[in-house]
Parts: sequence; C-alpha cells; structure tokens
Amino acid sequence: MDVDYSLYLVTDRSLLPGKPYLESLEDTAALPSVTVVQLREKHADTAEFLRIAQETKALTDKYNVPLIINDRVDIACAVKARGVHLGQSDLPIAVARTLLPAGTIIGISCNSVEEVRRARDAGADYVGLGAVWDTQTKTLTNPPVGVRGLGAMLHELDGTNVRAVAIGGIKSSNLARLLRGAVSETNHRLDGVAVVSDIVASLDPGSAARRLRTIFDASKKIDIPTSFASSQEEILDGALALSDAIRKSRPIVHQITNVVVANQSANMTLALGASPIMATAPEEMSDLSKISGALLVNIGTLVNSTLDGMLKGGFFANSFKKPVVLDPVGLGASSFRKGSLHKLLDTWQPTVIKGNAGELAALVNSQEATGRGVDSVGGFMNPAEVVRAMANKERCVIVLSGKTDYVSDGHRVVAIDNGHPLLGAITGSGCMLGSCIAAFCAAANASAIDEQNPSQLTRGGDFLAAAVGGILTLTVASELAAKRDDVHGMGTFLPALIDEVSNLRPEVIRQFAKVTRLE
Ligand SMILES: Cc1ncc(COP(=O)(O)OP(=O)(O)O)c(N)n1
Ligand SMILES: Cc1ncsc1CCOP(=O)(O)O
Repeated sequence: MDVDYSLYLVTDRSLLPGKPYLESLEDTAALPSVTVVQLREKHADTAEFLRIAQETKALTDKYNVPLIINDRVDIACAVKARGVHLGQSDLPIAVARTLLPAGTIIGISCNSVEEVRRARDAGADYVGLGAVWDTQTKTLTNPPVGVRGLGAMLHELDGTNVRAVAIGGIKSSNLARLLRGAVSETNHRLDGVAVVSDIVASLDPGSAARRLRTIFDASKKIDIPTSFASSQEEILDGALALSDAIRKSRPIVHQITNVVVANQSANMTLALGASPIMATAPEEMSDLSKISGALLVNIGTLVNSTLDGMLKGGFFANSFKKPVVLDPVGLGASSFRKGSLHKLLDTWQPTVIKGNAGELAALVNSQEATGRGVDSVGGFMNPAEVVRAMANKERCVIVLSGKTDYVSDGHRVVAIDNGHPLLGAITGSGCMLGSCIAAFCAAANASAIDEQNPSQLTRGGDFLAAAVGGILTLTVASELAAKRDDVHGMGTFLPALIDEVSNLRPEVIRQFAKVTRLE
C-alpha cells in the first residue's frame, strides 16, 4: 500500500520536554495527523536502538502508522520496519536493497539537484529535501537550500513515482510559506513535510501535529484562481474599482522603504486616499501587521537594522494574511542586497515583486539586463515571457517597470503603455509606484472573502488587477502633470504629480489607459 507522506514525524528523544518518549509518541501516533514516523537515534548503541525500535514498532503498528528507521538497515530488518532512511554517506541504495526485504521503502536525504537526480536514478522511493532552513536539532553539514531551492529539486522528479518531503526548521508558523514556495515550474509539489522539534519538543505534541497537518491539507485546496477577470476591459474595470475602494476604505499601508523617498512615498499614499505608516522597528511589526492593509518592502537604502524589520514585517504580514509588495531596488548593485533579498524571500512570500529590468534580471541571474546603481541598463528580448515565467517561479505577481510596464500572475500577461519621461527624470518614481501598488493590493485583499484557509498568505483578491491599478494611477497622473502650464521640469513635476494623483478619478484613468492583454 502507498505511504501517505503528508506529515512525517522524525523522533528525537533528546528534545522531549520531560514527557516519556512512548507517551509523547502515542500523543501523536494515536491521531490521524502523523502519517509516517521515522525513528532517529543518534546516540543509542545497537542494543538500545533495537529495544527502542521494537517498542516504537509496537506503538506504530497499534495505530497503523508506517515506521521508517534512520540509517540502520540491520535494525530496519530486525523490526520489520516499513522502510529505512539513508543519508548521503550511509549504505548506497543498491546495497541496502539487497539487504532489505522486497517492498521495503528506501528514502534518502538530498541537499542539491544533483543529489535528487542520483537518488531518482538509484531507485529511491522518496527523498528528504533540505535542510530548508537552519535547525536547532542538528548541526548542518551543508547550507540550507531555502524555500526557493526546492522547486528545481522537485522538477527532477517529474514523471516519476519518487515522493518528496522537505525537512529542516519547519514549524506551523512557517509551513504555509514553505508550501506556497516549494513548487517546481511544472507545478510539482511536496508530498509531505518532515518535522522534528515543532512536534517532539512541544508540551502538547498532538496539538502541534494537528496544526501542521491542518495547514498541509489546506494547502492542497488553493492555487492562483483562474476565474479572475480575463479580458483587458475586465482587468481595467477591476483595477478602477479598486481605485474607488481605496478612497472609501482608506487602508493603512505600512512601508519599510528607503530614506531617499520616504516622505514623497508617504505623500503619494495620502494622495491615493490611503494612510501611510513608515515604520521600521522590528519590535512593532506584529502590531502593525494587524492594523495594516498591506506592507511595502523597499530595499533602496538597506542596512542590517532595517533588514531585521523587513524579515519580521513580511513574516507577520503573511501570518495575518496581508499582501506584501517587494521592491528590490538596486538588487544587482551589491552582494549584500542579493544575500539579504534571498533571506527575505526564504522567510516570507511576496504578493507582488516590482522591479526594473536590471533588478528583475539580478533576481533570476539573467545577463539580459544589468543595473547601474539603482538604474537599469538594457532590457529583456521577450519581457512578456520573462514576467510570466518569473511569476510562476516566484509564485506571485511580477511587475516589470519601464517605458512599457509588464505585469503577470503566471496566467495572464498585461502590458501598459502609459507614462511620461519626467517620471524617469525624478528620483523615487519607481518607489512611489511600489507605494501605489501596495495601496491597491490592500484594497484587493480587503474586498476578498477570507476563505479561512490556514495555508493562505493573503485573503486573496485579484492582485494582477491591483498592480495594473497602481501603475495606471501613477503613469496617467504623470501624463496629466507633465501637460500642466505650471510644470517646467523635474522640480515642479513632483508636486504636480502628487496633485494629479489626488485629483485623479477612475473615469479619467479609463480615458487615458493603454492596457493590452497579451496572453
Ligand atoms: C525525511 C528525512 N530527511 C532527511 C533526513 C536527514 O538524514 P541524514 O542526512 O542521514 O542525517 P541524519 O538524520 O542522520 O542526521 C532525515 N533523517 N529524514
Ligand atoms: C534530521 C534533519 N536533517 C536535515 S534537517 C534535520 C533536522 C530537522 O529538525 P527540525 O524539524 O527540528 O528543524
């Protein structure tokens, strides 16, 4: 019979919070939450390992949960375990197969795409991918692969029966982010998650397991809805409805942004009819996430002290189902920015990533465009395809800003041809665009019905239409501002732009909008 890998408990007696081992295990095995148990004994001698394995087997048999033995093929044979889990330096799969009864499951740990390929070709039944994050449970010999490293590993398993679980640092507080991000471009997902401390070290391991299992099961029920507005007219209607919704509901837009633009971004947010809060302290991120409609994270003048706030801000925004707009300003300019961005994306899931060609190229390691400081040099040959592929990879809406702006959620791709060259002449127009998109995302999220799905990282809403609304507001206003008699250049353009945004009505946006649905 096939094993269900949904919630794969790995034991560790050294982490028990005072409860006897078998009692703690029974708390979880008795429930339908845990679907597999792996006995992992790092310090027991052979006799002790065998004794614990026999006791564990009796318990897992009682509740009909398959038992896997860590490392030791001999113990797996002795207790007639359902399987064995091997590390990269344990017995090779082919040798273990000759020693184990036919049908015994063999799993192996993999830390890279190459290891997954080898495991697949050697006939592994499942792979343990990780460590995803750092863990207190063991000293890692390889760096964590991160959430975003898992997609390429899963891709290697397309068309095979090899199952995959992720392991390392997984908790109920980060599981939804893991499950959202751990998907290959071909939509290959994890079959389960392997967890040690979040269950074993808990005073109430049964509840801990139930929380994890509820999130895992709920994640199977969500994807980017395909029922959203489809034609360019419908997308425009959706975007303009959000413009009205912002003025009616005045959402709080929390912005952790750069010191160059904080003031003008706050004014732009007010002009849209929303309410800015430009707070950076990590200590207040949890409270602010509860009251905000959306979070903007802009790395333009990144320092370690704000990075901490960004990590916590995004984490809590995901937890409270608030959309997060990420503006990776000047990403290619330094390895500090790149390293920090990877940390951010491994900690939380953005709803929208907005960047110029140089920034998006740095994110996907493309040579097609580069950055010069915070500016972009060059462009993509096929921008529509780039945003579509990136949206699928990053599992969010992607906005590529430029003379023509491109937006995709992985299904739909839209091009917008509004804007004025003066937007590119002043500092911070890209950053203000991030603020506009965040305000529109707040409105989209607020108007969605909360499905009460614990694996959702936002309430939902058409965030592609939100991005389109944010772009149109700024770019149409820029065209109107540039035409004004009192605008003579950069200096007079910025206040006029803010005025035009504050006076802009949806009918005017509709009149000037140049939106094309591409595919
Ligand atoms: C499901 C699962 N995945 C990975 C591991 C790690 O195994 P290994 O690399 O052998 O390291 P140790 O467990 O021996 O520390 C695992 N145990 N289970
Ligand atoms: C055994 C193992 N292999 C990679 S990470 C890990 C430990 C995971 O423990 P935790 O779930 O407590 O982070």
